[in-house]
Amino acid sequence: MHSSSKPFLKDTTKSSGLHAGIRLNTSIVTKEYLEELWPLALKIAGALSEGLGLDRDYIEKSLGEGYQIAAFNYYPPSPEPDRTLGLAAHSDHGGVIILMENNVVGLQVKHNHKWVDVPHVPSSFVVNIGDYTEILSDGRYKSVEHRAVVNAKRTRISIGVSLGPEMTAIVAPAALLLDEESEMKYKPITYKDYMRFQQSKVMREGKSPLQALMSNNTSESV
Ligand SMILES: O=C(O)CCC(=O)C(=O)O
Ligand SMILES: [Fe+2]
Repeated sequence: MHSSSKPFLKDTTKSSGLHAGIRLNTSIVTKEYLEELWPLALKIAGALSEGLGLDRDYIEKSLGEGYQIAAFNYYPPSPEPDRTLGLAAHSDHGGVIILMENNVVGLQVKHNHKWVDVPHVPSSFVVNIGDYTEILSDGRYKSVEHRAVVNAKRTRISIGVSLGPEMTAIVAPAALLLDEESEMKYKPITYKDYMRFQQSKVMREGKSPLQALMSNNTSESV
């Protein structure tokens, strides 16, 4: 168990203005939840490392102290779900994101240029790959572009917990996966700077923050 993880709560129910008067009492339950999820996320990271032909603990070691971020999403019902978006298209900046939702569907992933509903499987998590894993794997794994839609009748709640590296970690493709430095698809950046860039107020569509890091990108760079 990783006892020194540093949970950082990003409670989007507070900032989104989507609700009035709801405050989650997050402190104790969240801490326990994050502590439980850390080893699970590491197990998944281990499988991802092995899938790349790297040592099982490669991604884990790359995280340093590591960083967990929890995002609480609250989507009230909308009488016009087709004209209301819950959460705009994006990919997550972390490595492995473990998502829990109440029994209401709403997550969609981009597949072959189309939005596909992710069905709700009771008593299960959805696990998404984030940008950190895409970059570390030099593009062998792709972070998933996703968004959330709202429901006409029911409130939807989701909690996403991201496993990422410590803020000062350099996010870059694993050297062992590269033949030559010049073949790197992504420019190295600290995790903190990447997060800041991704979360900045400028409207960024889908995976455009990640694309800005790509060495062959000429339109926008970080
Ligand atoms: O509500 C969902 O299913 C998605 C949430 C999400 O993508 C996020 O918090 O980054
Ligand atoms: Fe997300």
